[in-house]
Amino acid sequence: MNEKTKPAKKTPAAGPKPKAAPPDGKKKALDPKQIVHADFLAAAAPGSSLPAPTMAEIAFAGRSNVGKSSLINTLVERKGLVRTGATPGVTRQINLFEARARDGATFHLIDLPGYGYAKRSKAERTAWGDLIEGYLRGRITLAALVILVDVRRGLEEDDLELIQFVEEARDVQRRPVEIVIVATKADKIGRSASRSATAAMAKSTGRKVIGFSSVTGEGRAELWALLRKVTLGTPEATSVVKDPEPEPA
Ligand SMILES: Nc1nc2c(ncn2[C@@H]2O[C@H](COP(=O)(O)OP(=O)(O)OP(=O)(O)O)[C@@H](O)[C@H]2O)c(=O)[nH]1
Ligand SMILES: [Mg+2]
Repeated sequence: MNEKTKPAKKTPAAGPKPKAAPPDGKKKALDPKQIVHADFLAAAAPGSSLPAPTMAEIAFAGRSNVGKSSLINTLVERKGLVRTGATPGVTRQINLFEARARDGATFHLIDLPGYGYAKRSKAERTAWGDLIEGYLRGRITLAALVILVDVRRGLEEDDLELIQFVEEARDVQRRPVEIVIVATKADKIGRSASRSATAAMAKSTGRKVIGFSSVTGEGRAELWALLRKVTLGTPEATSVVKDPEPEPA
C-alpha cells in the first residue's frame, strides 16, 4: 500500500484520549549523573606529554583489542568519539577525553594503548611501555584505573602484572589509585556463563569485577556509578588548578 491509498487516520476524538504531557512539576527527573558532554582534549605519544593534570582522571587499560576504546564510547554514549577497530593495536597514543555529567561533575577519561600485542617491534613496545608506566606512576590526578579483561579469557599474566605495578607505584603525593576490573564482551557468552566468570575473577582477586558489554550496554550504569563514586570520593576529584571564584560585586 502506498501513501496515497492509505486510509485517512482516525481522529483521536473517536478513541481514548491521548495522554497529556505531565504538568511541569511532575516531569520525570533527568538523571543528574548522565554524561551530557564528551570531547577529545589531547594525546601523548612516546616523546611527548599530556597537558598538566587539572582534574580527576579515570584511565582504561588492558590487552590490545579487549575493547577499551569501545567501552569509553559506551560509557559516554557517543558512538564515534574514540576510534575502535577489529584488529589489535588501534590506539597508539595516550588519549585524553573530557566528560561532563548533567550535574556539572567533570572527569578526564584516559584511553591507553593496549598491551600484549606481539606484532610491534621490541623498541616500540619498550617506548610504549615506558609511556604507559610513566603515566600510571606519575600522574598525580589518577583516581581510578579500569582494567579490562575479556570475560572469556579472564585475568592473564599481563593484567596481574599491571595490578601489581599500580599497587607498588603508590605515591605519597596521591591517594591510592582505585583499581576496577571490568570483564567485557559479556555478550559473547551467555548471561549465566558471564556471571560465573566474573564471580570467579572477583574471588581470585578479592576485587569487584563488573560484567560489561559495549554491544548491549550491560554493566554501563553500574560501572559509571562506581567510577563516579570512587572518583568524587578523592580530593583529586576537584580541580587541582582551580580558578578562584569571583567575589560577589
Ligand atoms: N562483541 C563485542 N565486541 C566488542 C566489545 N567491545 C569491543 N568489541 C570489539 O572489539 C574490537 C576491539 O575494540 P576496541 O575498543 O578498538 O579495543 P581496544 O582495547 O581499544 O584495542 P587497542 O586500541 O588496539 O588496544 C572491535 O572490533 C570492537 O567492536 C563488546 O563488548 N562486545
Ligand atoms: Mg583502543
